[in-house]
Amino acid sequence: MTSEHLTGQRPSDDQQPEWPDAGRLREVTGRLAAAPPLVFPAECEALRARLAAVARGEALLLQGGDCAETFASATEESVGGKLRTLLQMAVVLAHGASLPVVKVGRMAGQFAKPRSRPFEERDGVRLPSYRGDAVNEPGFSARERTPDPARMLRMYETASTTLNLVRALTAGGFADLARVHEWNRAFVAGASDGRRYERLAGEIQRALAFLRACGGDTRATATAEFHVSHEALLLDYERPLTRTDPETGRTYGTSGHLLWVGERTRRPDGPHIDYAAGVRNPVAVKLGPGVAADTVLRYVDRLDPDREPGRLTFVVRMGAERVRERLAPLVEKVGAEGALVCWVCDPMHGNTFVAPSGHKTRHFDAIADEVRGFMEVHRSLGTHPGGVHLELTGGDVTECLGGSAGVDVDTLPRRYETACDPRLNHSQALDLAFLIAEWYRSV
Ligand SMILES: O=C[C@H](O)[C@H](O)COP(=O)(O)O
Ligand SMILES: C=C(OP(=O)(O)O)C(=O)O
Repeated sequence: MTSEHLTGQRPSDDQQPEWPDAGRLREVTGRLAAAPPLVFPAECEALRARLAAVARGEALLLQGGDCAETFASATEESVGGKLRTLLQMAVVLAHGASLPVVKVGRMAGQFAKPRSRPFEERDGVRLPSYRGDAVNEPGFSARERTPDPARMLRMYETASTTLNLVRALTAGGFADLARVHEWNRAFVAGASDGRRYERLAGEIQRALAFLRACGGDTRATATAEFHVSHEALLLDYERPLTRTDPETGRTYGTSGHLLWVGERTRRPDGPHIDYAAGVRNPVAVKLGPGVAADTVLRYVDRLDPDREPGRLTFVVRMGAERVRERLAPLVEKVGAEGALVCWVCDPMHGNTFVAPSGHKTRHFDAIADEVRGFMEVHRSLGTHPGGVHLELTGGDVTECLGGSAGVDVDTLPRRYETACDPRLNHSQALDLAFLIAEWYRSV
């Protein structure tokens, strides 16, 4: 380990690991630079076009997946479960808002995490914090916590496996609208307060019958279009996977379709914003409650100098208590600059607290309230609430409180499985989709 590991001093606050072996790092980045791209320019351009529709108010973005993907969770069950949850949510949202839903997974690259503290201390022993499977291991020993650049090769391989599953499942009938609706009907029938969702589910049922009566095909390919995204945090991974398309001369990050810069690394003159400015992919920036309007305008100038709808998404994560007060001035100033960006609500990261059992958690009601506040602000300004960005899983975990699954502080430890922050479980995610769908009609 370097002396920085021992002293706690870090050269910057850009959340990059201190790899202990520079030679090994060079070898790994060389191998990544020689590896095939994971995503392709035409796919990134297609997503830009879809996001342009979101920015214009003609579509919604649904972005979701694990807080931190792990190598062990790249299984058909886990990836299929997340995909299925997102597809189910998308049908409900599309019906509620009467708009197409652009589906983007927090998948196939969400393996690195920024942390509040570079070190963790237990019983007087101090070790580097777990920074995601791309960097080190969660176990609390010096070996497990020492950053290992070879893990970025496993990240690449696991992302590739995940993308293969996503592509095969979406192409193979998994996304058939009728099948997704049957899953939703089963959810409504089984949910403890499923009756409140029955009306909307019934309307979708009738819409499908009408579609069939008109000769429509529920297996329409648009249903299956799915893209992947992650935080472009680990620059030693992102840079070698950045390629110039020989056909157009444009540069793309080929690690994922949509890349975002997180709340902790969005220094306007920092390396992450610089990286995002240099690629042609659609890019997003997370905006926390402390962001200044002038800073937001700097992102617009740097990341969307040509004012192209679909290029830039702002993911707002202010917390339920602050979103109503802090969002409006930002939306107004960005609009006044002539930028048509996507505004998306992440209701997870501003609502985290630690339960008495020591588990980090979030309450469903606060999550729902932040989305509602976000929508109210946009409705009052006449702008478009462009969608949601969520941490969720297809499993039956007990990480967030509330929702129809009825997780409470006593049940929280039962299946608390996240590698970092608490995720909505399958039924909480669907509860939220039904609520948001109703609000798109009424707020
Ligand atoms: O997902 C977001 C961050 O990586 C996470 O909230 C950091 O968690 P920490 O505050 O426990 O480091
Ligand atoms: C770290 C994350 O969020 P934020 O940057 O908003 O804190 C995240 O979405 O994984």
